[in-house]
Amino acid sequence: MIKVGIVGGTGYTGVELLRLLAQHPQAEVAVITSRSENGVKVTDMYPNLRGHYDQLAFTNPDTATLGACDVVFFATPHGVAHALAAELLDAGTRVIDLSADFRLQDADEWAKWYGQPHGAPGLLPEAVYGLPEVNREQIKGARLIAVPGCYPTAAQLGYLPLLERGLADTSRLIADCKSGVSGAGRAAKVGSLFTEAGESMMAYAVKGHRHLPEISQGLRRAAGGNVGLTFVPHLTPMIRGIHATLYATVLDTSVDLQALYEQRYASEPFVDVMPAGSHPETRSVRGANVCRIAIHRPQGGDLVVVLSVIDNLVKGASGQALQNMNIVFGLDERLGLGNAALLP
Ligand SMILES: NC(=O)C1=CN([C@@H]2O[C@H](COP(=O)(O)OP(=O)(O)OC[C@H]3O[C@@H](n4cnc5c(N)ncnc54)[C@H](OP(=O)(O)O)[C@@H]3O)[C@@H](O)[C@H]2O)C=CC1
Ligand SMILES: CC(=O)N[C@@H](CCC(=O)OP(=O)(O)O)C(=O)O
Repeated sequence: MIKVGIVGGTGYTGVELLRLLAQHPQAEVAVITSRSENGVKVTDMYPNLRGHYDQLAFTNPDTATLGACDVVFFATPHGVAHALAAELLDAGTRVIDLSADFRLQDADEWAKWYGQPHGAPGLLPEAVYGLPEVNREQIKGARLIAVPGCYPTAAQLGYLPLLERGLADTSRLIADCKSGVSGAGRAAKVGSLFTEAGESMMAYAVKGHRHLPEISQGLRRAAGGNVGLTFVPHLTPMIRGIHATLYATVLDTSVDLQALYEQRYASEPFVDVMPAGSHPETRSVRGANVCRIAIHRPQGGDLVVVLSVIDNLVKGASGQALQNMNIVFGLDERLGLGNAALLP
């Protein structure tokens, strides 16, 4: 059994990891941390997990206890993994970080977007960006994984086939993305109140969102050169889900884009290219580690619209983190990620 530690077990992504790991046949959660709920039984806070974690209680983060685990997930705000990762890696523990601490390869760029100095630039060269559809070989056996962000997962999976084949005008890409409110985390914020977000929709961070450099980094790698990306996130009145509407101008209108996408993702267990003309709904991926994609050419011209949906807490965070764990340890990457796609 793989001994798992989770730092930040009371947050939305932490409890989602618990839900998924409860069904994993080769992993057991040994340590789960929370400073505010130290000593509280996990099932007292989350009765939905009764019968799975009855002996487990939250503890304060402690590197000695965490360092005895085979793998530690960080489901924490930015900066926490910077402070603790090196010590855990020295202890021989693998680190899978759900925060953005190791996603950007450039420490100065990270500092600019996150408003604080990068806390562990020395670890960046070995951090692997955990998007299995791109980096599966590097993830195998890696010690430090940076799990992609939620918007970046939906946007990159939607754009990659076009860009890898040089089929899009990369100077003008537009990602119009909508998120459910759980994307903002569990901490109390006025903007997340039901009375504020429950029956309203708004764009935010149009001037520049911290996921812009992350998406651009991935698209640059795919395209082999610079990209001009406009990314506009929106907050929508749903709990889970990301819906990305991705626009691009195609350079060769004779290419069968449906066939291209189907071939690109044919062997990917968690990417579903839907029939041409489909409109994927966020509810079709709720609770599932799946990205559903549909390709449109509205007037049959050179404008392509790609629709890409995920559950921000699953393929956008904890499910993708677990997929990475499976790959790191040489397991079938579908373990523990089985059946939620069949929810209505
Ligand atoms: N929500 C989402 O859809 C997604 C989130 N992410 C990222 O995953 C990470 C977690 O997100 P989310 O679950 O939403 O966050 P939450 O705010 O819901 O939870 C944060 C957790 O971290 C713990 N924590 C906070 N500060 C510290 C600290 N200094 N040291 C140790 N533990 C701490 C909290 O518990 P306590 O304070 O009790 O210790 C809590 O359990 C973030 O970096 C987020 O950006 C990534 C993709 C999607
Ligand atoms: C709706 C909402 O507020 N979403 C968050 C992004 C989700 C997230 O947690 O960001 P990471 O994936 O980088 O960790 C935001 O815009 O800041």
